Amino acid sequence: MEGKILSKIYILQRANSNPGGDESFPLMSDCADARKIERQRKKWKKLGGFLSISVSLVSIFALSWIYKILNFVWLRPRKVERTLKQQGIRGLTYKLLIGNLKESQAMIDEALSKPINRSHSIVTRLEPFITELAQNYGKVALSWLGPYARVSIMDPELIKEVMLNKSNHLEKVKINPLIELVAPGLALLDGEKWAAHRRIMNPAFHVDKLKRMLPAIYTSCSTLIDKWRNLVVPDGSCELDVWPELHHLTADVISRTSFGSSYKDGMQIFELLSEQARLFTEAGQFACIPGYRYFPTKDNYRRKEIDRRVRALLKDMIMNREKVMKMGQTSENDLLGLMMESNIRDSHEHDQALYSMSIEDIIEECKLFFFAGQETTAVLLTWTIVVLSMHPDWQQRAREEVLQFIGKAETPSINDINNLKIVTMILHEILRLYPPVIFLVRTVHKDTTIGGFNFPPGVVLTLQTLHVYRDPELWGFDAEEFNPERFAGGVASACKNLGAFMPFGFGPRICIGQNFAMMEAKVALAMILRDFSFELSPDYAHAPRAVLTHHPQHGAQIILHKV
Ligand code: HEM
Repeated sequence: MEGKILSKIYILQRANSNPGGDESFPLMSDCADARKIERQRKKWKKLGGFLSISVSLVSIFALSWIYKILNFVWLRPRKVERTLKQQGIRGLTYKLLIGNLKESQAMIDEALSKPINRSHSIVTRLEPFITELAQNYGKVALSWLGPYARVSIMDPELIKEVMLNKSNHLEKVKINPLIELVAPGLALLDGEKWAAHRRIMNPAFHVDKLKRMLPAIYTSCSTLIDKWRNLVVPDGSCELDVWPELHHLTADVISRTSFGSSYKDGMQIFELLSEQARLFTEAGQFACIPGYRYFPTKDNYRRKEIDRRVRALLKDMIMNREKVMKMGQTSENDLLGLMMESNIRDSHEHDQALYSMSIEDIIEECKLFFFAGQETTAVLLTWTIVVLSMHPDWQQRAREEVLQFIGKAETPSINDINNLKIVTMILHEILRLYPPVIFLVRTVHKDTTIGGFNFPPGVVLTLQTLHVYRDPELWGFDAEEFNPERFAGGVASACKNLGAFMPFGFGPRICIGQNFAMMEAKVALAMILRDFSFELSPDYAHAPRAVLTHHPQHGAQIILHKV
């Protein structure tokens, strides 16, 4: 090849050295060759240029990725740390990539290794790391969720400001992507899509709709009461774990009221979502490490499998409802019906101005409501039964009230339910001491000023409501005690500061199911109280733990007596 090129260069030189030579001489073909060579030379030059540009581009690309990674795991966190500390926010120093995940998880594991005595001082068990952080650095303290700065806030004024912030610079949490597998949809959406979904779903929870849901709630409660009556028949009492029982109850209620089915129909979905929530908790905060969910682990494989199955089951449920609606039958007017109407309206293109939910959107929302609609209320009812077992005086007061206002009525009216003041006080006190949601999270996505602090993008704000609800400065010397009396004058008089008690959240993102959950809890508690008295079983181990919501780690074993 080289020789060929050299001989061609020789011919070219000859052609150049004999510009006026005999034209018939083979130099003619020499010229053609020369042009060919020149073209080839240009081609090689071009290729060389192209290669060197490619190498430069690849290097720039690689360097920019190296810089991005370096920035993500080190430069940015250090810069954020300086910015926050300069403003007087005290806390822990950043550690490369994992931040404080390791020590936080170790403290949680240690706390969960043993139950506590039967008191309401549960905060150290539930959140040992945050408790120590607050003791060392105060009510606004910095720690690290992997490479993300976490500012834990226990000051009710700041919490209120965060919840009412209208800048659109605060978003729902996106730090731990595994949450999308359990509670996606409305709970994680932001901006216009959130507003549109909320508009479609709000009517399902209006007061007049709630009234119409009462019969379905009675049906579910009666099924539970009948089952318990049969259990106590032989000797007037029996021992049982109310934790799974109350889960079945609330699952049945949400299935009947929102999806037009029953617990039995949705059982597989509930069980799969519970397993997904457990896997979420087991991953711990390590799931905040970018790419964690793509690691080829057994748990990650299982997570994907569960999600695939839940989606398939929900899709079947949605398609069945669609068939019914397309056959001209009116929708049930429940939550699923409202979402489906928005979807069908779109496919008929009746009104383009109205937002419509895609089938994918509906699946995500169903996933959320199947989970949030049963889990939180089951938690509230379970802790209520446990705590009333510890305080038989309040149990008796509540029972007397139920017998006075509801008596033996099969289907009490909404007014009867609203008359239950002591029951309501008790539920509020349980929401304070054993809140189903123990903290709230917002992520800063654009520079935001709150309470005089400027938070740069990427900072995670955790509103540590569990701690706020126990603050003696806000709740008095008996903050750790069970004293429903404090709610006798209503929530506003129990605590003057709006940011000090928000078990259902606050502001535009307040829980959509708040009234539904309270109504369901009152009905269920009233129906249990009038038929049974209860005490803790000797087997009961007091062990609250956080599994997305607030679980009794070893169940809630009680002894039921027929009243
Ligand atoms: C005792 C029961 C319940 C408690 C303590 C509770 C608590 C909460 C809290 C604290 C939030 C706000 C989260 C935040 O701001 O980040 C919330 C939001 C939400 N809850 Fe509940 N909840 C309960 C029952 C329910 C029920 C029964 C449903 C459904 C039927 C439900 C559906 C939702 C939804 C969809 C959201 C997201 C709302 C939005 O972002 O627009 N919750 N809940």
